[in-house]
Order: sequence, then structure tokens, then C-alpha cells
Amino acid sequence: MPETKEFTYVDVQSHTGKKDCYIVVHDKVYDATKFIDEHPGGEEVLLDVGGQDATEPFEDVGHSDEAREILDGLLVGKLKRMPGDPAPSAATQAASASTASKSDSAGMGVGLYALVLVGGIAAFGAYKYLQVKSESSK
Ligand code: HEM
Repeated sequence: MPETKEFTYVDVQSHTGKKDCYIVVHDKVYDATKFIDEHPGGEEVLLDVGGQDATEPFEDVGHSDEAREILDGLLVGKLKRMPGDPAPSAATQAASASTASKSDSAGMGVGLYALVLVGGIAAFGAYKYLQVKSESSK
């Protein structure tokens, strides 16, 4: 069962060559060796991330489902994080940070609507109040 095989970051880091290239995406370890020559995005980019966490560059490209299927086929195991490893969660964090900022701006949008709504209600209230006042002063 290849999925259950665990690699430390140090294990992965030793597979950086064109004939032996492991990459990490979302904490899973993939043997990209066979795919290097076939990669539509070129072999350079894969060699660049050989032995490293490629979650961020992989996701940045917006790879298709087909690309993800190919990736699944290259799975050799999962990453076992050790204390002191470069935190590839930085990539995950960056990804979640951008999601967070996206939801933040969504929150802003909702806040803006709420503001317009509250402003509208206040204006309507003021209008009614003035109307009643002018009625009573007649
Ligand atoms: C083993 C991991 C990877 C697999 C299986 C893979 C697979 C693919 C596939 C199938 C495509 C064709 C378009 C698509 O279906 O989305 C593609 C395009 C591309 N990939 Fe990857 N990719 C991998 C890793 C990476 C990484 C780490 C980068 C880093 C920058 C990268 C950069 C690109 C680029 C720039 C394209 C666009 C090429 C073009 O449209 O001219 N890929 N990849």
C-alpha cells in the first residue's frame, strides 16, 4: 500500500534528480520521475521543485482534474512532518491566507450591503420623522 508509506522531508529531499524526482503536494509524496519528460509545463519546473514541497506552484498553475489524476497515479506515500522541517504548511498557510482574504473581502461586501441597508433604513426613518413633524406643525 504505497499511500501508507511515510517519508520524512529529509527522505524526499534526497530525490531531486531527473532520474529520481519526488515532489510533495498537499503533504503527499509523488514520484514525478516518469512524468518529467511528459509534463506539458516542461521538465524544468518539475526539476525545480524536485525533493521539495510543490503544493503552492502546483496550485498556482490551476492544474486540471486530468493533471490531478496523473498526480494520483504517481503517489508513493505521505509526508511525515518532523519538527524543524521547512514548514510547507507555509504554502498551505499562504493558500488559506488567500482564501481567508477572499472571504474577508466577501465579508466586506456583506458589510457594505449591511451599511447601505442600515443607512437606507435610517434615511427612511428620518424622512418619516420629518414628515410626521411637519404634519403636526400644520
Ligand atoms: C507531478 C506533478 C505535476 C503534474 C502531474 C502536472 C501535470 C500537468 C498537466 C497534465 C498539465 C496540462 C494542463 C492541465 O491539465 O492542467 C500541466 C501544465 C502545466 N504545469 Fe504541471 N504538473 C505537475 C507539476 C507542476 C509544477 C510543480 C509546476 C510548477 C510551476 C507546473 C507547471 C505547469 C505549467 C506552467 C503548465 C502549463 C503549461 C501550458 O499550458 O503551456 N506543473 N501540468
